Amino acid sequence: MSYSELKGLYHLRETIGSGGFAKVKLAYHSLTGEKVAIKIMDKRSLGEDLPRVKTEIAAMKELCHQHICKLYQVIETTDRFYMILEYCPEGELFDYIVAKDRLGEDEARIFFRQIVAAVGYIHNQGYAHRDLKPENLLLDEDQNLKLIDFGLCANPQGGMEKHLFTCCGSPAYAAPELISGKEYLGAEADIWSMGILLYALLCGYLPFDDENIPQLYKKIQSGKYDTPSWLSLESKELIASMLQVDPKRRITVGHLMSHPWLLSGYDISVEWHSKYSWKVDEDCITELAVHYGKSRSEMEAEVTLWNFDYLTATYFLLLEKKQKGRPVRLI
Ligand SMILES: CN(C)C[C@H]1CC[C@H](N2C(=O)N(C)Cc3cnc4ccc(-c5cc(Cl)c(O)c(Cl)c5)nc4c32)CC1
Repeated sequence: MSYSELKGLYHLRETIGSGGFAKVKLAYHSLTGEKVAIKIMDKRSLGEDLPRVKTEIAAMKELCHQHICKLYQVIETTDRFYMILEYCPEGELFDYIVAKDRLGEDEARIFFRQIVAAVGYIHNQGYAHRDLKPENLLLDEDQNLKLIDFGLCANPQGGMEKHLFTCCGSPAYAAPELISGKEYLGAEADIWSMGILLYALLCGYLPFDDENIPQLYKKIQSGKYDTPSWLSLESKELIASMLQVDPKRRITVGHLMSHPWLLSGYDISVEWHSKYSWKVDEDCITELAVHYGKSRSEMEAEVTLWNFDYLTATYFLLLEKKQKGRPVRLI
């Protein structure tokens, strides 16, 4: 494959994964040398999944947070979509849990605080993810979690109709109201999935599981699950507050942030605000202005268009370099 649209902008390397209708390749951003992940989708093979891609791109342009995989650039051609994304070298949280069998409460708490921060931010922005599961949480080089795959997310303000469950991912994380096809609130369904997630982190297996899907649905709708002996009383209470069959009795992400189990050892509630500000970084603007031979005010005006073009990618990757203590320099 030529991928000629990327020539000169990114140096393509090996395929690092594939997710359904997409191929994900490692690449280097040519102006900063920083690694990126490029999600490549062929329009012809997308078929009815095309709206999912547009949903994901639109959502990721709005969502800018330290625990959400950063979208740097979008390239659309007649045949393909390319999404240039933040690289997460340590792969999926799912594989991390499998490798360790299950996590201790302290380690699970570190991860769960990050998940609550990401979901709190998304809900505050008026979105719901609707496909929260360990396969959609990646680890960066500092073992921080990055949420991915916004193809099923809803933006209720955008008038997204009730989502038919059948086209979603794994049913094991789906809330009872989603399964029974009732009208539901995405935010409430996300809290249920987070309950399943926390259970999986602490136990290493799922609270509701069955090869037979109708059987699985019955178990989910019963809301009955076993709690192994190693779970502390507080973690059992927290999981129970999320795995409430009645969505109106379910804890909200706001209350999650100051739940005793999440506070233990921290004494500060979850810091969910984005560390990114839409105010541009002066050093990055200066370096860009020098490189492109423009005035700083011209450069700032162009960057703040946030076109998610090569300039947007270069700005964010320069900012990454600065935040990692590397020189704010373009090659
Ligand atoms: C099974 N899944 C639903 C897809 C799988 C695809 C490969 C990916 N990956 C890997 O599997 N590594 C082993 C390396 C890796 C490194 N950095 C990545 C950065 C971003 C993404 C990514 C992938 C998709 Cl499908 C997205 O929608 C978004 Cl927003 C982001 N995937 C990455 C990724 C993990 C997930």
